[in-house]
Amino acid sequence: MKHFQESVYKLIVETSTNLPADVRKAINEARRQEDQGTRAALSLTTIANNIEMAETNVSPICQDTGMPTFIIHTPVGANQLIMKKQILQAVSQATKEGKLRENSVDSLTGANSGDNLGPGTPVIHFEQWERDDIEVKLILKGGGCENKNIQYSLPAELPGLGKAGRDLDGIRKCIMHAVYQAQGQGCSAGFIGVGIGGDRTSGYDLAKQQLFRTADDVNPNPELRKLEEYVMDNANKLGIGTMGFGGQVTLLGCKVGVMNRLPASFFVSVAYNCWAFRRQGVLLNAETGEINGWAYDRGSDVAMEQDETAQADAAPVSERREIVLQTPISEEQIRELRVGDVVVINGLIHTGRDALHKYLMDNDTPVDLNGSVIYHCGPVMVKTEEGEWQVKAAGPTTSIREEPYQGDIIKKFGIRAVIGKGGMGAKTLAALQDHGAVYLNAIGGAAQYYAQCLKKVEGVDYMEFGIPEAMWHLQCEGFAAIVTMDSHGNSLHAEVDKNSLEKLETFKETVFK
Ligand SMILES: O=C(O)C[C@H](O)C(=O)O
Ligand code: SF4
Repeated sequence: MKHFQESVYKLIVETSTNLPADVRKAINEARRQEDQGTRAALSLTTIANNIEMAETNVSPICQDTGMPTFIIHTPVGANQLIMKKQILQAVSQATKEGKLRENSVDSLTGANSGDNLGPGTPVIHFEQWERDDIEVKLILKGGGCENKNIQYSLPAELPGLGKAGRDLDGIRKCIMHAVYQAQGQGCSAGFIGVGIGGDRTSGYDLAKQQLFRTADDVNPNPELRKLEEYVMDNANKLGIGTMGFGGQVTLLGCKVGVMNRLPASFFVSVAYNCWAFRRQGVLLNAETGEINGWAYDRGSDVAMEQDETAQADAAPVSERREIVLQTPISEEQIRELRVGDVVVINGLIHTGRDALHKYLMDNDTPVDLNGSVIYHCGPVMVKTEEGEWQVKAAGPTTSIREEPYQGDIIKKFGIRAVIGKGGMGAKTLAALQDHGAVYLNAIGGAAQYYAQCLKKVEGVDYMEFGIPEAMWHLQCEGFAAIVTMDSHGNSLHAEVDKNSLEKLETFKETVFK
């Protein structure tokens, strides 16, 4: 097993940086279905470019490289203890080299272990099989989409859909609701794995196992196949679209599994995975640990389609304004912006996410934030040999988590723009109006695309929060994002949520008798 660790390392790098063929095909297909020139189509173009960039740069597709979860099949008698040790070493090495973000955080102290190792991380499951080779599968599922997982206990009363009973139709309603409740926050268009039955733990486990099926896999159970097809045909009618911007494509895949349950329990568990659906696997020689083959067709065989008509320049001029802003930004400049405008930012911006927002409520900052831009982002950073920090991946994180703090912090520090993804709520919208600020939605997962706009690291504060949570001061050039909440009380997110709830109501009638 001389090569086992090296093979696992290669698997991690491939999974983090190169989306597999079936996922690429699903995204290419989504681009064909989306109306050209719309925000959703433009976002898909950025996503497609980002996928190619990640492969070329051998850098993370998304900065959130997720909870590394390994599913391993070994011949009877293989030494799992040695394998586990080498997996941990491979994870640590991949983290050091910026292929994985430092993602393992002590839940009580908030301390980042710095190497992705710690109680419960990574997740490693072993199983034996009758074959002579070893299979190692890996999924890197990020925290934002993980937060949009949902578990239903039937019977239930579901918003927009009414009663969901303990039958196939009740399950159908749960799945439709699961897609609705995710909105754009899990970086739609997404893939869902559904687990019917089990207990609360095994139900979620079953849901996640479904994510290992390829996008074109057909369910051998005819009832479940019908359910999967129904969801694929109908979920897109909710109109949530890429990143929740509204649009034709909300779901890229739906796979359903079933297991027995207790008489008293009836769980439907849904695992939501963003478009950055990073899963891969290797088949290894059990003697040497060398790679014999890949479990999924590799991404390199499927190019992301270049669709000239979907390029930004092709969008109808009347539909979009592009405004270039240099930081610091004035209130006057902000008040001119409307939902739908594209803003291109140049100058110094600052990252800040969960730890920083909580901290700033009661504390001051070492930097003047008047007229500033706060970027909800936890980047992947590496230090060069010369000791300079380099941005390796830096897309937005889900903003709604900062909802309890954001409005107060905008006012306290004079912030003029917040960049994030998925939108924010009523409290923030009121503060934007009050103070004169905007919310800018960047494309979730497009970590390579944004990293190239971040030209220089000017400094960093609060490193004690760990790399993703620290406050990075970054010089940016040409950072484009869309105004989705303006200073006049308009929110695209509120609008899409309202419209999609109305659409959800149209799925109330029984389909599966
Ligand atoms: O943690 C992050 O950087 C992003 C996260 O996956 C999210 O979607 O919010
Ligand atoms: S930022 Fe979006 S693409 Fe990245 S892990 Fe989170 S949900 Fe997935």
